[in-house]
Amino acid sequence: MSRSAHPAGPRHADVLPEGHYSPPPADLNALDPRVWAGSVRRDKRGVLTVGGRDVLALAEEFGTPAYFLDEDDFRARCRAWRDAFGEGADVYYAGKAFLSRAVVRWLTEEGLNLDVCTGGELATALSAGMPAERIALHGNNKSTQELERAIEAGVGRIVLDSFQEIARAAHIARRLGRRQPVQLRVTVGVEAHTHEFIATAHEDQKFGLPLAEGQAAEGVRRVLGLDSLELTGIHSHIGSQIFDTSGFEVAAHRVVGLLAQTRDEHGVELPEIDLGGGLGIAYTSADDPAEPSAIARSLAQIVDRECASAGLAVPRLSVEPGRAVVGPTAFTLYEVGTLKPLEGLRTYVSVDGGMSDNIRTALYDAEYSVALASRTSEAPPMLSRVVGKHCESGDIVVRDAFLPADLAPGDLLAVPATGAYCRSMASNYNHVPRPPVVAVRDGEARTIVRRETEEDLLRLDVG
Ligand SMILES: Cc1ncc(COP(=O)(O)O)c(C=O)c1O
Ligand SMILES: N[C@@H](CCCC[NH3+])C(=O)O
Repeated sequence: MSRSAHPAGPRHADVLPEGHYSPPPADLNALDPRVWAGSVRRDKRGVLTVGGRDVLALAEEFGTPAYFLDEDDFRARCRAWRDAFGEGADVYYAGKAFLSRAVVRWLTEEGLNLDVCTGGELATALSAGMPAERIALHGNNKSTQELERAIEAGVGRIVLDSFQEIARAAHIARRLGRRQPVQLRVTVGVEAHTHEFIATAHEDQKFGLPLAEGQAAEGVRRVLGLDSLELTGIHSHIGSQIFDTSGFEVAAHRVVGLLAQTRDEHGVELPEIDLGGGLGIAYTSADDPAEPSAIARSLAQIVDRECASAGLAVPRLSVEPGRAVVGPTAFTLYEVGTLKPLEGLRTYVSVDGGMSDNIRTALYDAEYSVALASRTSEAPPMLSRVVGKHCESGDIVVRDAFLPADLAPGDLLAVPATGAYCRSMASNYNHVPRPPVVAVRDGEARTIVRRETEEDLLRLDVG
């Protein structure tokens, strides 16, 4: 790696242009444990390590950009969620956050169930040996083939999303001679305090049957009238990257209201309720997420209270965390390329990846942290924007962050909390092969999703 000098960019002390950023931290080399995976440290030389392996050696062996996932941290988070909810509830990991066969094996071993939302996720789960009864199938537009494969495989739960889907699933289950357990996804009308694109329970969007218009109650009536479907409960998912439980409180109140209405109208007490996922993580030191145990306690209290006031037996609760399990377990390692100081503004720090490995900043204005990983530095803080190599000015990985002013091409940068919705939403924009995911544990690193190659890309181009 080269260490060539470059003109220093604008520094904190010189100028602070407008932007959404906190003042520079007292120590640029410090690692906030809320933002970094459990085993991440600096070694004696100041080099970042994960699972006992340092990033210089990891970059040498696996290249950059690459996602490095702390396997012990992933497993510990699975256990924390499972133990927090205990025997009386089920935790379904939301595979959309990040799914691979290794992940499925870890989930199976650590006692979590799995939420999948496409045929591809279902195939991955089944091929890695997740028992079908521990799988729930989601989606607002499941194809006939996806429903067939799920019912044939014997998935434990299908979450139905529309009147047409109720009819389609019933028809397929009947044809296959099955009685398929299903939940009904309802929209409870909650405005979750999160980005518009990741809020899912307000009325004007595509998911679920609205409670307000009586569509949810009509859905219940229809499913109860179908022999090939067994209605086990009601599902609500209010959005993602949420920090307070007040939205869940409103959701639980309204879902329990539907259970009471179902009992009153049909004489049926549905045995399950699912409050979805959506619990937030710390992307920067400004975020302060709750622990799974506090969330579990709070959700259980809410459901108990609502059921007591409706005179219902407490149903079995399930939740579907994705981000909160995998998000903090991985960081992306990049190599610094060009540095471009813009006087009075900031220094643009280009890295060897970008929006193809992390679309979240461009899509949701997401905030990330970043640290110089290949060494420490005592240089003053330099206001920086970490950008990718793609042909878009919105190709930003970290909008505003302070990096040491002696940053140079060849340095390695690590962006923490990229375990969720980064590799799973990665693209080949500009024909960039997608980076690998490498699991690190006890001093050993192994590829769980290999790096794409140009040959992989060309193989699909058959014209
Ligand atoms: C139905 C459902 N369950 C669970 C999740 C997981 O959400 P998160 O990763 O925010 O926990 C999602 C995505 O938001 C979802 O749509
Ligand atoms: N993909 C989104 C979350 C939405 C999850 C799917 N319901 C994110 O990166 O934050």
